[in-house]
Amino acid sequence: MGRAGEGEEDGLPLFETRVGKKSRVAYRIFGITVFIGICMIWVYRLTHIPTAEQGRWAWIGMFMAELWFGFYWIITLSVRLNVTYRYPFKHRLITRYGDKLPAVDIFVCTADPKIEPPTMVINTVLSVMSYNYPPEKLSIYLSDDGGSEFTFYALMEASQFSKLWIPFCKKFRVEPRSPAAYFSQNFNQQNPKLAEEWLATKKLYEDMKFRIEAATEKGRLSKEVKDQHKGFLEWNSQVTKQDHQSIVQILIDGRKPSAVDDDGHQLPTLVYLAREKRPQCPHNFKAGSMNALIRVSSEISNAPIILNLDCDMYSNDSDAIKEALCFFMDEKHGHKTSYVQHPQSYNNITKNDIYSNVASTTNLIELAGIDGYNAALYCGTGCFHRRESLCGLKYSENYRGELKNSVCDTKKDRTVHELEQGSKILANCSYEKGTQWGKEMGLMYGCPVEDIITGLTIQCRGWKPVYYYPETRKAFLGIAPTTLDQALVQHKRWSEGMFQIFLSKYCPFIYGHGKIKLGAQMGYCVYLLWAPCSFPTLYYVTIPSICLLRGVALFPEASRTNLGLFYGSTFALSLMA
Ligand SMILES: O=c1ccn([C@@H]2O[C@H](COP(=O)(O)OP(=O)(O)O[C@H]3O[C@H](CO)[C@@H](O)[C@H](O)[C@H]3O)[C@@H](O)[C@H]2O)c(=O)[nH]1
Ligand SMILES: [Mn+2]
Repeated sequence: MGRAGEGEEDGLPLFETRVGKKSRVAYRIFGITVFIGICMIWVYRLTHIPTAEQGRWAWIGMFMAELWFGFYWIITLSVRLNVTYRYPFKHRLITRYGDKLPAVDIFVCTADPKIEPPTMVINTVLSVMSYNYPPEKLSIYLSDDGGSEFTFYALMEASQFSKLWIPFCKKFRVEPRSPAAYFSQNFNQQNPKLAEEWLATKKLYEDMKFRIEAATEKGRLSKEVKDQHKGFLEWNSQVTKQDHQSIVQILIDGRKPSAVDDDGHQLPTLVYLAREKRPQCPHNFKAGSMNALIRVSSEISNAPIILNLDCDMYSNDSDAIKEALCFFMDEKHGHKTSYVQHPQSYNNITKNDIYSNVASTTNLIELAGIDGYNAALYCGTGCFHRRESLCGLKYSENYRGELKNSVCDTKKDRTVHELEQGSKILANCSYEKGTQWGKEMGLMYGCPVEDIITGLTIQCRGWKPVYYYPETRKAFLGIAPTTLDQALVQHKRWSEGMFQIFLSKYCPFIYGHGKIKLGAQMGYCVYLLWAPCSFPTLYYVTIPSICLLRGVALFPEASRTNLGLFYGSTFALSLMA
């Protein structure tokens, strides 16, 4: 990429915000016509309530359902009118900040070695270790809520494998940098050097995968394996998933001159964490693990930017950190940015996508529409945070938000042992007692969708988060539910959790009143009101069919002109979706 003259580039912004096509005047006019149609349906229902007993209640029920659909349509319209897209300029960032980029801490969460196999977890870890970013500024933390020695073993294997994987990725500009995803692609390279190294690296990856899977299957680790690292001493017969002490092991200490890859380049820091779990102590699920990660990382590397990922979501673009930093480091607006959220995209979409995991309306329109009101939702993964805003800082006009050129200078003089001991205390159950963790600091507790509620509170403290949908290459790819029971469990948890927020004191119309724009409050409710939408929908799909069988008319007769209204409005609504 040609470097433009530095003087010329100086004053230019690091990102741009453009209004989406659909926000144009024609779309507004279209919206108004649909609204008129909806009002006419309401009027028709009200003025034609049957006087006879038969069908009266069914009619009123239809009216209620249509009232709800109309109301819900209005709140969805609020986000459709304001769709905006963001465009970062990473080359300007590199020209301007080159070697002054901030340190970044990356959190990966896992909770169960059976559901989330250790090989999948380390693929995510390896993909983020090999980011196209100065490795001395990267620290990767794996939080293992399963407290499993197999996950620890897999991470130890990954720390060894990274020594050749990172140079391989950088030399051949490999994408994506998750070995499993990369090796599953068709390989048709003419470059003989790459072909040779490709084969050798693939073989080593597969050997490692085999060792990990064999150990997991066997259900125990051999003595030779356990002798390789002092960390295994933490596991004894008393350690179970629900009951164990804090375990913190720094597998790679990025400060050490000996922590280098096969090409002699520095390696990123790599830390394993299993926070303390006791049966009598609530662990607060993922929110609890994220808060332990925030504290432990502040002890070890304390980077001002945090990337948070689920273990099933690997990095698909090695430049994603630089792109996200454009939103934080822009001289004019960057200091207001609390987090940069990417859409949730998946790499296991089936042909017919029967559970609608692609969610293109959500990702391309609704989330971008809420962002138009500076209120991007936090979705729990694929999100870059400013540490300060995540820890509860309120935005103020005087806030400068400089992202220091930090390479954890303050911790230079502390040994690995001291850092591990210090971190363990921070990951203890008792640490949070009587503190603001889970309330004002870190992720919020007590809600099944800790991400949405945490994002809302951050915005209400004055920050302006960003939603970024990269046009060319998706930054992260995850694994979507592929069976009915998985999809049902996930949707039930989401809709229940979100409705719970609506009914609590955090309802955006109350909590967000005067703090975030009305459009943003309505935008939140598109999701928070998912659950109650099921009642009118159920009503609408069952009652008219029953009434039809009994000969009760709920719709105007075909000869009447207003029949067109029903079909017309339905057609227009589907067009807008
Ligand atoms: O006690 C727990 C439970 C879960 N997790 C991790 O949290 C992530 C998400 O959990 P999962 O069970 O996979 O839930 P999903 O429904 O797939 O998660 C989506 O929805 C959640 C709630 O909104 C968000 O937190 C997630 O980021 C988002 O991907 C996974 O990496 C888990 O390993 C923990 O670390 N500790
Ligand atoms: Mn998941």
